[in-house]
Amino acid sequence: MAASASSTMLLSSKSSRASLSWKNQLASTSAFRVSGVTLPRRSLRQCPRFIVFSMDAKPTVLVAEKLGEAGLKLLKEFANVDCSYNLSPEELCTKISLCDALVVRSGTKVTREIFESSGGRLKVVGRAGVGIDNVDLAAATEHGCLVVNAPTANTVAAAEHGIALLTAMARNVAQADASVKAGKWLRNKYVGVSLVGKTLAVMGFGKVGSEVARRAKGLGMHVIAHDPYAPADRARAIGVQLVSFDEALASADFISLHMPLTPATKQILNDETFAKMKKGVRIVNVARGGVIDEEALVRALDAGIVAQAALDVFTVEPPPKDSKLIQHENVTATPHLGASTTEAQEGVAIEVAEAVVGALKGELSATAVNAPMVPAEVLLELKPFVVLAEKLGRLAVQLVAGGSGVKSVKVTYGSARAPDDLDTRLLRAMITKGMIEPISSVFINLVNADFTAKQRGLQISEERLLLDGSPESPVEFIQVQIANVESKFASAISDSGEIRVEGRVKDGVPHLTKVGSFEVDVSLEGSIILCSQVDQPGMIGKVGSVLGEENVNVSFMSVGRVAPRKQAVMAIGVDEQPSKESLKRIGEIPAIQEFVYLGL
Ligand SMILES: NC(=O)c1ccc[n+]([C@@H]2O[C@H](COP(=O)([O-])OP(=O)(O)OC[C@H]3O[C@@H](n4cnc5c(N)ncnc54)[C@H](O)[C@@H]3O)[C@@H](O)[C@H]2O)c1
Ligand SMILES: O=C(O)[C@H](O)COP(=O)(O)O
Repeated sequence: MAASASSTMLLSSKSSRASLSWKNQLASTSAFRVSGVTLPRRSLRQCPRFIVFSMDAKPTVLVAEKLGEAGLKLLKEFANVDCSYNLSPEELCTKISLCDALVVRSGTKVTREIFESSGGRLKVVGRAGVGIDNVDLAAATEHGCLVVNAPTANTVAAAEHGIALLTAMARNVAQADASVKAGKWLRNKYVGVSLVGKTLAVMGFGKVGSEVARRAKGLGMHVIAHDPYAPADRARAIGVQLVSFDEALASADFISLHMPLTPATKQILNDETFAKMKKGVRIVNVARGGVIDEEALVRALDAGIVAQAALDVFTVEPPPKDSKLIQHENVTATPHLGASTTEAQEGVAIEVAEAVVGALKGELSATAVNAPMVPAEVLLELKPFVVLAEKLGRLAVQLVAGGSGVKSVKVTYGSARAPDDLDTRLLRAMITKGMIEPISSVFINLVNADFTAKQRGLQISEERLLLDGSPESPVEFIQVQIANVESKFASAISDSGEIRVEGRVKDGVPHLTKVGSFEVDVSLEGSIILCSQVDQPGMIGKVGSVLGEENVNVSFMSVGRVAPRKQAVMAIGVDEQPSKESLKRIGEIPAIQEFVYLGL
């Protein structure tokens, strides 16, 4: 998953070298030209992580899929540009060893083999669009190759395509067009349904989802949205009510999908969830094919639960010709056209070309997906705290009750270091990463963390608590607080009313040391179950035996309590994910008042 790929990158000391000014790092060597600096004439393969061009040569950019003219022009001003479309994987592997940068859309799989075949010469992969699921990020990082994308330029195009599919589906435009062209005139068969006054549920209220909502309001639809992480005031501002997942399913006449494909959203529409929908619901998908169980959709269409579906994206693209889904008469399909407008393609072409040229020049990019930015020595010292920061972010956001919307986060660093000696940018970026990546298609690193947080209306304030003692360790503890939200685990709310988690690094391992007002101590290595109960004998045994029966290994257990036999929180670290059944059984233990499972 991208999240882990980019954290690997951020932690890898080899890639961290790329974070230093390339000029400075390479100034002491000689014979190749590196951003105007002379380097030793040794094999290019020996220094794959730097921007290295032979003295007189321009870099070479391979454009493997059609790119807008304005983008090509920008690339050509700086580099030799080879536009070679429809290359086979073998041809791409052969060509890549002669290229410094590669530009693709979603149709080219940028695999590990490609990075291996590049022999270290490939420095930048530019994705002219949002999704980078076609790029092997871990391999890119391992090979010191920067990946940049174009995250905003096709938002409107995707939203417009969603609306085009919605209206075309409601009025059978595609089917009626095909029948007229086949010489038929079926006015009774293609009676449609009206949109005005109907309820549209927008699932995923991010960039594309909110643009779809805005347009659907203009069509006179009643728009609701489900997005556990969207701020309610942003929804309110365009007259959209945020609702729970089940409420969205139960009340929608139309459902439009706009969430990223993540482990949590994979096949989120399936037999079970189709059964919760209004009979005759109509579904639009311009997000990713994998969010729907396509076989279940065929069953729901056959059963009349789903009256129609309009799909731009598929689990496998292109889908097999004989796919029952594609052939279904109530399905309208387009070949992943969401971003395919002249304007969007010019926009993404410029966005990606600027990022690729900037990266080849050694500049930082706000759309870098895997760029490390911290000097190696700082990174080495901060390494365990970086892991702690990301995990605290991940834990904190999972404690937020759906629909609350996170707006304000306060991070407190307890440190004996003078403020000037502690650069918290990376820690803050990792907290942001931990909070946003699991719920979004955005990839966070030091370059884009603040930008992304701001774009999402997430305010992160930092406070440093100057502690007495030895400044040897850069940080004693990190505390993350989320204000003005409800929690799905009430005991995580501190006395002052915020969700609060706090952690420390012990022997190089990050630990969770506080939840709400309760002191706990559990290593942040696997996943965590938090239970609240009145302190009493036997609780550890009861929970432990449920987990033991399922062979789930408990790595850590700790109980934080107000006082003996008073309110307590039990934190249990587990190496494996317990089944839903085991979690249910834990929740049914009579003394347990509430519990939550937090994946790390
Ligand atoms: N068809 C196309 O050509 C095309 C074009 C652009 C984008 N896309 C796809 O559209 C999707 C949305 O793109 P975006 O730019 O709006 O991304 P975004 O990150 O701005 O928005 C995604 C939203 O989904 C929400 N979300 C995450 N998990 C959720 C869940 N379980 N339930 C409900 N909401 C959840 C997030 O909070 C976020 O607000 C992505 O999958 C992207 O790849 C497709
Ligand atoms: O992720 C994206 O940006 C869209 O799915 C568009 O993909 P495309 O560039 O292949 O059209």
